[in-house]
Amino acid sequence: MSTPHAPADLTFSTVDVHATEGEALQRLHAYGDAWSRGFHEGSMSEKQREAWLEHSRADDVTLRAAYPTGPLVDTTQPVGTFSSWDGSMNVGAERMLGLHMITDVTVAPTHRRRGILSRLMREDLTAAAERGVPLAALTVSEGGIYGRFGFGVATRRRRVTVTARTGEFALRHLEDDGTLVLLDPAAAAVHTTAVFEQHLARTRGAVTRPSFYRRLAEGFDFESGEPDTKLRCVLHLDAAGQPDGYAYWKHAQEGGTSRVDVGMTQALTGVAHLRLWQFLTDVDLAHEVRATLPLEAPLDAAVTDPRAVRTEEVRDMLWLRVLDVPAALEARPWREDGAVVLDVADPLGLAGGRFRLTTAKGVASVTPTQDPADVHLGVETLGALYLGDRGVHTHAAAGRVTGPGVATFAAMADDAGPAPWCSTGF
Ligand SMILES: CC(=O)SCCNC(=O)CCNC(=O)[C@H](O)C(C)(C)COP(=O)(O)OP(=O)(O)OC[C@H]1O[C@@H](n2cnc3c(N)ncnc32)[C@H](O)[C@@H]1OP(=O)(O)O
Repeated sequence: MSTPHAPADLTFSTVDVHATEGEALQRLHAYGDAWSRGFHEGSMSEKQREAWLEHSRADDVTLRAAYPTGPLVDTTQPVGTFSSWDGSMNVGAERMLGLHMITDVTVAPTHRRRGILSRLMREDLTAAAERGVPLAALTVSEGGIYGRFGFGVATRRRRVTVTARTGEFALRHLEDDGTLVLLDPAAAAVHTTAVFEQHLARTRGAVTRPSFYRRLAEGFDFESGEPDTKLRCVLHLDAAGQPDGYAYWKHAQEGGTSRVDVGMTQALTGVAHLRLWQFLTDVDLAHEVRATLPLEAPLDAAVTDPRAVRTEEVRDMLWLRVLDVPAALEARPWREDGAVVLDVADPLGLAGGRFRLTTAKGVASVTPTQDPADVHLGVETLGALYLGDRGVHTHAAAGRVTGPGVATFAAMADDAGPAPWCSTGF
């Protein structure tokens, strides 16, 4: 870290997310405008601000800001913003673990590359570690920013285009005793939220949704600050009439192509997933369907023509940072029994050290040790390995995991649970 301390012409403080009047409320509004401008969105409309305040207060978000000093500057307008709150994550074997969630990280163009992000990040992660939160996470605008702070790519996601032209899309087999219901988002939200909660409880890598997802589930469009009147929700009900899958979608026209754009979607069973896809590819006046899926989905194996599902892009989704090595490693599932001493390097000095990791029957015990290390890795790589997306061997081949214990560590850590999937951006 070449810029651990920000320059002296700045002041740093937190903004009260629960402020309702006076100067404190003005500071809160200024913070909202600052991060919105930081993403080149302009200042917030009244409706956008109202929605932002509502969900930020519901999550009790901590707002960290940097303010400029000096002649001609408006000292009430932040030049750096950094928002965070505590949620949780499914780390595998249906276990939930505390997760510090970070968003709205911006620095004004006048003040970039002077160490403001570094300072806010250090403060925030230190506070989370001191509170005993074992993991931190974010989803990012650019891939080159967060590795230096110890975040690694823990889950990935895939954008697909699926053909919906007559005769080009067919499923090998689908028997379904369930039914589909088409609803407006406002009516669907209570059901889709219940399905998501079940998905969260059973899916490795899934994280608690920030409160703004309540509005999203109701069809609110944060860009316009209005409900998205084109958005529909198709709900799948099982044979007993219980919702077990959904897809939010809308029709879109671009050039000569008509398509269905799928937003949030989740299915608790393969049958629900396939039935939803059959529906989406059957919508009239659409030639293709665009959606975001896990790296592997039942759909890939179910189509008669594998080229009917075209992967357009695979990208990082959740970036994970370990803050407490024993708590994090003891919570996740393990495959083979074994023992290794890990030497974890942490550039921020929050979680590093040497740890004896012993696994038996899928469960780990982790204790600090001074014994010689079998495996060396950075905390960024530990975050990348944590949910089992890319394995130890792949990181070792990239030179990111070294030492005589690599093969043992890989046998213990890799393929210890299903591939992780996080569909929640924040
Ligand atoms: C979780 C989220 O909210 S993701 C959204 C991130 N924000 C954005 O994309 C909005 C536009 N960008 C910005 O506001 C700013 O450029 C930020 C927040 C990304 C960086 O803030 P800065 O205060 O300039 O970062 P800071 O000066 O602390 O830089 C720390 C290090 O990161 C590097 N860095 C900063 N931004 C980037 C970047 N976009 N790409 C690659 N490296 C970067 C710096 O060069 C520096 O490297 P060094 O330690 O080797 O010297």
